[in-house]
Amino acid sequence: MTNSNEIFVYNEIGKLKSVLLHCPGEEIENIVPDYLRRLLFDEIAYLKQARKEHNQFADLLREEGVEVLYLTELMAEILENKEVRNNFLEEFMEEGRVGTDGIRDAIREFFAPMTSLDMIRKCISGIRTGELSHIKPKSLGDMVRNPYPFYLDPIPNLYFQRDPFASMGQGITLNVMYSDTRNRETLFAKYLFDYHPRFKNIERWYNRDKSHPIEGGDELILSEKVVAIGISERTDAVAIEKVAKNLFNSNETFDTVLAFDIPKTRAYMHLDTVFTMVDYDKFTIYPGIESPLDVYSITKGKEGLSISYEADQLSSILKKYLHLPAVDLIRCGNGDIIAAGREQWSDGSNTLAVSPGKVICYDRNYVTNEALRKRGIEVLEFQSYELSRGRGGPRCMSMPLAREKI
Ligand SMILES: NC(=O)NCCC[C@H](N)C(=O)O
Repeated sequence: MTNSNEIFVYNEIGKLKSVLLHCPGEEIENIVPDYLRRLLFDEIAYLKQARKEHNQFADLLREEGVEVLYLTELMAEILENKEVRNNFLEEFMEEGRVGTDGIRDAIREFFAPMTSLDMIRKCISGIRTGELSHIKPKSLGDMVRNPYPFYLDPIPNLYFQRDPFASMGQGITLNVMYSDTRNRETLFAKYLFDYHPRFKNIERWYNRDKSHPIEGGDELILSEKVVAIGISERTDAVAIEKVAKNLFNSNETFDTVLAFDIPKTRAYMHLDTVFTMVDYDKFTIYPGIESPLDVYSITKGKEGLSISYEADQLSSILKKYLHLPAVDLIRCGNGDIIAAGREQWSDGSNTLAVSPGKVICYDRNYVTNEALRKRGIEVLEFQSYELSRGRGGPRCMSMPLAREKI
């Protein structure tokens, strides 16, 4: 059943076959101090080094036999169709809040001679006001002075491909993002799944027209039966219930959603910043979320969903639902309170498994990486000076499209 034309993800650790990435581009050079926090960055990143690191990441994946696809290339293929290209641009401007007729016309003209690939890259990088010189004023908004430096905002978080949509079984959740700055990212996913021949007819367990946010970093596929979803700063309980209902009413194998109620703070914005699966029975965890950690199990009830509070320790809950005799929780920073805080901040718990017991990690989190190795996990590392400034790690930067079943 592992047909490379489909979404096929039934676990977190099975041999990774195909993954979607976005290598950071000029959008990173449109992050300015005044808008840093709104753009969900903590610092200004150095693009050249960030791209070098991202290429190391992609090379590691290829060396593991993973097919690496780039969002920009898939989108460029879609935009070769003129009608789709026009519709995309209109929707993109609408959602990018380009409200005035004069600027809209100027943007249409600006993009007209561009190749599809250049156009999509520019949509991501944003348009500075200095780049459009011939705006014919057509409405009040075209005439008033506006010191804001962009006609179209950059989308600098797009290299965190984990979040705007998430593969689940043979379908996806097409997500609603918590923050305004990331919502246009889901428009790319919408076009990808509406128009790319490789992804036709993929089921959607959630859609971007909904009102409650859910982000892919909160969605973990623990087994072909069990999905874990974080109730977090970014993901609302209402969205989790909708995903659960849709999954249970489909032909999918999943029968349980475990909802992990994690602290609502920037440092732990998604479940995968504090908890990832690295082997059949091994997990990374940031000790700061362990107690108390409220976990709710959601299953199919006689009428609607059946929801229960799981009154046990996390390790017992995982043993019970994954049918394991024991589980090993490997603590970020090897459990040292200072190292754990420092390394979680730079995504020490955010591992990407390429096969059972083999993960990709940032090199800077050496205490956690050593702890993983001591527990028998093979750790592949790459540089992480700049990519980590966006507050996401290897799992956040990758969206698996297909994994082997385990
Ligand atoms: N799955 C993840 O944890 N993704 C990291 C997203 C980082 C990004 N700067 C954000 O705040 O959304």
